[in-house]
Amino acid sequence: MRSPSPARRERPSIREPLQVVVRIRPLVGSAAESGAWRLEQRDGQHWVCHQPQGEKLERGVFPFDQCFDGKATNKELFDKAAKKLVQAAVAGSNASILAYGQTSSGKTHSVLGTPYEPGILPLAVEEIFGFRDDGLQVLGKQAKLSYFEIFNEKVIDLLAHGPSQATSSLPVKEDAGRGFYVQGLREAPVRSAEDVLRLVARGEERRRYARTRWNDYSSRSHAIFSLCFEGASSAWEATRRTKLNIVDLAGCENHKHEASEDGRHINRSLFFLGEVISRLCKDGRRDGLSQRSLSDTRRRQDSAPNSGISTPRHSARLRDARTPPRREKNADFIPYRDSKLTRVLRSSLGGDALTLLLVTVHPSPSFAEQSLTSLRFATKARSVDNFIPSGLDSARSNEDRSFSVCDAARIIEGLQEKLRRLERPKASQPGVPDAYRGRRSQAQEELHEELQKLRLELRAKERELAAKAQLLSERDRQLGQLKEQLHLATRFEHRIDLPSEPVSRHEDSLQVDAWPHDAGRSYADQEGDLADGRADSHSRSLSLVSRAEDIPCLRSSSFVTRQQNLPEEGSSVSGGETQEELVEKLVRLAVMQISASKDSGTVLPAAGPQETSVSERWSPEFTGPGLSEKENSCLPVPANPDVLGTPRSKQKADFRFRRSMGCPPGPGKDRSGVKG
Ligand SMILES: Nc1ncnc2c1ncn2[C@@H]1O[C@H](COP(=O)(O)OP(=O)(O)OP(=O)(O)O)[C@@H](O)[C@H]1O
Repeated sequence: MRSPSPARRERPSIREPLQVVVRIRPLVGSAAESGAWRLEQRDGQHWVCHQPQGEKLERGVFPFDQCFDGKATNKELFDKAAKKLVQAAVAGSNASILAYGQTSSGKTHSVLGTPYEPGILPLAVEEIFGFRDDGLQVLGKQAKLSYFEIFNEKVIDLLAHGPSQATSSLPVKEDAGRGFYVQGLREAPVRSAEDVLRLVARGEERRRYARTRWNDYSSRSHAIFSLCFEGASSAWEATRRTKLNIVDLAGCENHKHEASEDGRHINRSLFFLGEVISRLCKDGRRDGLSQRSLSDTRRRQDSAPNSGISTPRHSARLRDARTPPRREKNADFIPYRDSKLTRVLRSSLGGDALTLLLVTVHPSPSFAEQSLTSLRFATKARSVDNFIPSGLDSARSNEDRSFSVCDAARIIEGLQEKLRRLERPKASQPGVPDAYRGRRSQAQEELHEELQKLRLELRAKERELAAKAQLLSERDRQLGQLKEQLHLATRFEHRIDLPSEPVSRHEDSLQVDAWPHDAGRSYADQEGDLADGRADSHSRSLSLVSRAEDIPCLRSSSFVTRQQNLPEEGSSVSGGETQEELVEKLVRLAVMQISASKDSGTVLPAAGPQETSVSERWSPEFTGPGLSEKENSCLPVPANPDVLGTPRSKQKADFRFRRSMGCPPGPGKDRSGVKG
């Protein structure tokens, strides 16, 4: 007789209660000042709830499997509570991790985490694929990902192609083989952690979050992440699909009058979830047996001789459930059909999946009522049993066992590879991609815009700066030209007026006073100053230079610069002249140039690259009261070439003209010592 196909072979189940862990989020900011609720472990599985003031809460002892306080990290939570379910899912069981709690209590933080502290989902993906592109293939498995949300009682595919599919509601159907399933849901094949997290990030962008009074990023929908594994090479596994579900439930909002429409839908679906749990946990049974008869069964089995079963701690509870529960017959008693959430979670609640219920609690006293509701819900859920198909060994034929050896070999190979990768330096491992883009996208958008704005401002400032720098260099150039002009003009004047014999300080001052600029002070005053030593030679030099202002071509800011650049009193320039001597030369040359300009109608040439440089003009040759040959060559050439050879009568006329204008004697004056 032909044996039934492995797929159809009915396997016994083992009873597995829901694992319930509680996580209390930390309080931050001003909320921390008002104190926090605290859970203190009393014994193995009981926690005592303390109010912020420290006193115990009446009827505040709750049984949980584990409890995590505000200091616990996501990694710790994953390692201690969720990891074994993930491993079981890869090994061939259905597994579900549900995050339940009031709004802002840290469900999404625990499931998705942050880029700095990955949550259960990215850690599970990392665990499954082990940083290897072909991690699952090594185990002979393929994986498919679906990600959807239930928003206002509509099932929306978060991975759907195209905008119309992304918004249309999908129906939840039921058939005998698959149970409840979402029709038309996209199942994307994934080969690596990177694939999965990229798709999750895309789904997160579509998922609905909104700012509420309690949370800036409050989930407005229940999000269900589902990774389906299919055996590839084993005849037994080929017919078996197992699923890992990770569910981030929306937070209940107990402020009914403030709740929005989606808030009301959230509360409604959570109410039905509570109803299902309540029905499932009634007497801890849903298969027709009372709690008492279950205990009796246990006792009978425990005392039965030759039971032949080794006993891990919880196996006593599991052994009595070797008979498959009569689910179909009793399913009517459980109101799964009342909401889409309870339909899609059917296998996790009293079904065939290993289930972990993570209950998150906000420890602020202002959330006390909701916290207590959550803790009571957790207590109730803990007495719900699921029924897991029992281990492969008892279910398989000899033929299947040979596959089991192959499986074991593949698993070992996979684990060895994973070990090798972990032993390699961290730098060579690709980082876990950012799965939180959707959730944080709004904040990132704002930062991005801010950055763009700052960049534009920076560019405008750079342009402004460049324009100013250009203007400055143009001004520098003009200043240089004016300096050159001043330099040239003053030497020209010097050539005319310097006496052949050394000039006394007195004579010098007289000559100074001949300038109209000193109209405010009498000669006698100035002479007196000099005789009394009240005006030192340096201030006299400055006074001389200031006369240059009276020369129109020198009346510019370059004059000031010139003054500032004057050498210190008594110091000599490169040619060995004192500053005083140089200043005298400057002024005289300027006057001489003016008179030459008047005579010839020429204008002073602008300093240019073809002209003698300033340093050249202050050369050691320029030591005497007269001008050197070189100096002569630097003087501007008058338009009339006969100007230096002017007849005596013309020179006299010039001389008279200068006198009448109050200028020092012109080039025709013989005592200048300059040859005409
Ligand atoms: N364990 C924790 N450590 C640090 N911060 C936390 C923790 N739990 C929650 N938070 C912070 O609290 C805020 C609310 O958390 P989260 O959004 O996860 O709450 P939620 O329960 O998902 O709320 P909702 O149901 O409204 O979506 C977030 O800013 C989150 O970063």
